[in-house]
Amino acid sequence: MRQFTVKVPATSANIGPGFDVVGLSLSLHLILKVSVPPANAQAFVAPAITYSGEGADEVPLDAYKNLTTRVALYVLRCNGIRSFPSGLKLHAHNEIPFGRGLGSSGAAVIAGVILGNELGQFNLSKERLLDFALMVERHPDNVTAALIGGFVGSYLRELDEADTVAASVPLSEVLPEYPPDAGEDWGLNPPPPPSGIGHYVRFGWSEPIKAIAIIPRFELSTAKAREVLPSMYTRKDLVFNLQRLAVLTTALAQNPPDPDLIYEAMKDRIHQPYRKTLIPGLPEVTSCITPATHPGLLGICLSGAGPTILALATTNFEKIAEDARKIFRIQGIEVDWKVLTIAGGSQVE
Ligand SMILES: Nc1ncnc2c1ncn2[C@@H]1O[C@H](COP(=O)(O)OP(=O)(O)OP(=O)(O)O)[C@@H](O)[C@H]1O
Ligand SMILES: N[C@@H](CCO)C(=O)O
Repeated sequence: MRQFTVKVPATSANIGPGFDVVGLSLSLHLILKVSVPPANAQAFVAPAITYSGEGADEVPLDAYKNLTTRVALYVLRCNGIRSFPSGLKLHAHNEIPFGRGLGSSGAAVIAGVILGNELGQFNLSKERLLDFALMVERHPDNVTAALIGGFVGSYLRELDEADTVAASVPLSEVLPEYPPDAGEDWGLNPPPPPSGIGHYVRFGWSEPIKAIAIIPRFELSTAKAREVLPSMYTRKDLVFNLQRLAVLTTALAQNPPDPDLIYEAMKDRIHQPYRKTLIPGLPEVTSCITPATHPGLLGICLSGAGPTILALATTNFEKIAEDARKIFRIQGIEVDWKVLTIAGGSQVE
């Protein structure tokens, strides 16, 4: 019996101005415990999945419907293995709430890519694992930070014509709907990703900075939170964000961190103003909680596509979170909050 554990962190994307560009890995995890029996010639036994923690009441336990295992099967099939190993057992324990802006889907995708790589013993590089992940989650910020760990910036490379076509195949071909009797051998192999879709760099992070995740008790799907965004922006708004992002990537590495610099550098005009209709209380929380009113606070923004608020701070965590709670309560929204540290990247043991 071969056994291994895959551990993938939560992530907060954007950090204000870095829409679809920067991500930060956080100390909540999706953990897979995997057992693979030795190969034998008997009839194929479908994978058995058990699941605990966040999302346990809604996540599919059928390996052909579950996001993580479907991604693993995509990696296997692109690398010449047509099915899961017979008798595969997998237990997932998840600490990352679904649809809250903490990268639950990115973590599920990275867990799937790593699972496929381990099951097939392909020994793929991190860059190649990222190629597979980017065929499923097509903005790089969450998946790259979940894979690499820390405060990470990434971009999608401009591909040549053939690779652009290969990278643009519909998600329905990458993760097809498997029929209930898909079993050991079904359909055509999916198209493999082109090589080197994403490039990334890890920035420095100032050790005393912690992340307070203020998590409203409602889900907002990333797809819905992207639908409200415009397709065109003014030069003024783009320059506003570029100026702040350039400063932010270095400001968050300085020790001691400078609240005046960071608070302003975490403002955004590309996505947060449009998402306020979906997250009542968002503008009030980000404008009323400041370094002047809450010493220790460095900056505050929407986490990913929301609805979670991310506050970066060195002290005063409870006061910051409880005051955010009061503002949300006026809107009839209850929240939970957690103080998180910056996590390392994904691991296999
Ligand atoms: N561990 C998991 N196993 C299977 N499916 C998952 C898992 N985690 C998330 N998902 C799927 O991803 C969906 C949430 O993805 P979505 O992109 O909307 O939000 P998010 O990733 O939590 O937030 P954000 O992208 O803003 O950080 C869930 O509803 C579920 O379908
Ligand atoms: N950059 C993405 C992160 C959410 O997955 C967004 O804000 O839509």
